[in-house]
Amino acid sequence: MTDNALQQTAVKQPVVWCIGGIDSSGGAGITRDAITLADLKVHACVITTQATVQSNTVMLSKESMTASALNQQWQVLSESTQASAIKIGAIANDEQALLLCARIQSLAMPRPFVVWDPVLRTSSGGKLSELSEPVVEALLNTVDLVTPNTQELSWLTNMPVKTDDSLRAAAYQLIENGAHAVYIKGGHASWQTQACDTFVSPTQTIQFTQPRKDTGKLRGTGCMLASAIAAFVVHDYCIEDALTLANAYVSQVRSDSCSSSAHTPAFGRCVGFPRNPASFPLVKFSPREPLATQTFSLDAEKAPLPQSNTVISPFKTLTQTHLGLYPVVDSVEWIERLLPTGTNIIQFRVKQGTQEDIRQQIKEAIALTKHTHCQLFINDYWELAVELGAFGVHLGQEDIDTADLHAIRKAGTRLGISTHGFAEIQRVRQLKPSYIALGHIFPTNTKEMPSKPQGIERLSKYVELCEGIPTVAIGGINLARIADVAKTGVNGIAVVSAITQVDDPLHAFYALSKEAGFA
Ligand SMILES: Cc1ncc(COP(=O)(O)OP(=O)(O)O)c(N)n1
Ligand SMILES: Cc1ncsc1CCOP(=O)(O)O
Ligand SMILES: [Mg+2]
Repeated sequence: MTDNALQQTAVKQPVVWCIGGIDSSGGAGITRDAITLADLKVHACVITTQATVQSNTVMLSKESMTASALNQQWQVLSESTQASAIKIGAIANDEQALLLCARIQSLAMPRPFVVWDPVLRTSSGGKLSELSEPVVEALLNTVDLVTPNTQELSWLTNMPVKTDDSLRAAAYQLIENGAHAVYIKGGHASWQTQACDTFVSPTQTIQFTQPRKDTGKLRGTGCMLASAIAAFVVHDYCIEDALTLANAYVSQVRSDSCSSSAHTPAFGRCVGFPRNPASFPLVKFSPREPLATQTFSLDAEKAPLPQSNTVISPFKTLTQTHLGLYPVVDSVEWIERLLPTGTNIIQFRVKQGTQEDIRQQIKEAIALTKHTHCQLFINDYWELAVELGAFGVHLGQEDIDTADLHAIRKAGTRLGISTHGFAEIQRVRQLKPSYIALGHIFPTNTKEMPSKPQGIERLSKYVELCEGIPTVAIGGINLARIADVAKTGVNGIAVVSAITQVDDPLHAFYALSKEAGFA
C-alpha cells in the first residue's frame, strides 16, 4: 500500500478488525475506532464484545456478548474478509479473552499486527473489564503491542505507577511477563510537566513528548490512538513511524477539538493524515538498559533529545540554502573534477583508509574548496572536520549518539543528519541541524539499507515536516526520477552513482541539474 493509495479513497482500502465495546454515545469504543480508521483511509470491520449504555458523563449499564456469540462474529468475518491488522479494545471477561487468544493464535503466518488497548474503565468511571491475572498474561503473550495509560499499566502489573522510575519498572515487568511491546500513554501521568508517552520493547525505549494540552471534553482518545497505530501499520509504516504518526494524529484532533466551537468537542472531528508540524511529538530513542543504570534524564547534549521547552541553539546555517545537485564522492580527485561545474555543495564520503590517509585527504579537500562557494561536508569524520575547519559534517543516526554535538556546534561546523522516516525526523528536528537528509527515496545499489525505500509521497510529507530546516533527498535518484524528486520542494538532491558510475560525469551533472530545474 503506497501513500498514494492512502490518499485515494477509490483504491481498495486495507481492513482492520476492531474488537471491543459499543459506546451508545458514540464517543469511544468501536464507533470511535471506525471513525478514526475511515479518517486514515482504512476500512473497519467490527466484532462486538459488549454493548454499553452511556453518555458523555455517565455509564448506566452494559451487556456482554457470550463467548459463542463472539466466536460466531469472528467466524463470519473471517469467511468474508482478511484482517491486515486487529485492534482490540474492551474485553468483558476471561471467556472472551481466551477465545480471542485462541482465534489469533490460529491465524495463518504471517499473522496480522495485533494491538490491544486494555480499556478497564470508561472516562466516566464505568468498569468494562474483569480479567484474571493468567488471562491478562495470555493476552500479553498473544498481541504485538499493548497501549495502557498509567492506571491501566498499574492494573496490568499490580505495581504502583506514580513516578517515571515506577512507570519504567512496570513497563519492564510487563515485558518480563511476556508482552512483546508496550506503549504507555502519559496523559494521566500528573507528575510529568509534559505529556510523555513511552514505548518499551525488549531492545529499545522510545519517548514521545508533547506540551500538555488541555484535553477539553474530547473522549475516546485511547481508542483513537490504538486505531491510528493499526492504520499506520497497515499503511506499511515501520512501528516507530506508526507510533509517531498516531501520536501526532491524536494531538491534531485534540487541537482541533479545543480550538473549534462549531462541533461537539466530546466527539472531535476527522482531521486526516497529520500534516501540521506542531502536532508532532519530540522523539527520543534509547537502548533498553538494566533498570539500575538507565536514567530518564534528557540531557540536551549527551542524549540529543531536549525537553520541548529546552532552548537549543541551532547549528550554523548554510551559506546557500538553495543546494541544487549534491554530489557525494569518495576522493579528492572527484572533488577536483566536479568543482568546475560550480556545484554549491559536495560531500567527501570515504569508507576505507588509515586515519592519517583520511586526515590528509580531508585537508586537501578543504584546501580545494576554501576559496570557492562550494560547501564541503565531510561524512563520518566529525573530529577531523572540526579540527581541520571543514565547512560541515554529515552524520548518520548512530553517529549522533556518540559524536560531541556541542563541540561541532561550538566550532561553527555545519551539521547535516541522515533520517529514514517520521520518528527520526522528529528526533533530529529539535537539534536544529544545518540540513536534514531524507532517504533512501528509491532502491539503491550504492549502500545496503536497513529500511525500505520511502518513495515520492512520503518525501513530500517529510519536506513539509522539516519546515524551516533545509532538506536533502538521497537514494537511487537518477535522470528519470529527479524531476519528481525536485517537485517535492527539497532544497538539495544528493547522488552518488548517477554521477560517479557514468561515462561522462560532468555531462551527467548538468543534465541532472537541468532536469531538476536547478540549472
Ligand atoms: C546527503 C546524505 N544523506 C545521507 C547520507 C548517509 O549518511 P550516513 O547515514 O552517515 O551513512 P553513510 O553515508 O556514512 O554510509 C549521506 N552520506 N549523505
Ligand atoms: C549514502 C546513502 N545513504 C542513503 S542512500 C545512499 C546511497 C545513495 O547512492 P545512489 O545515489 O547511488 O543511490
Ligand atoms: Mg556516515
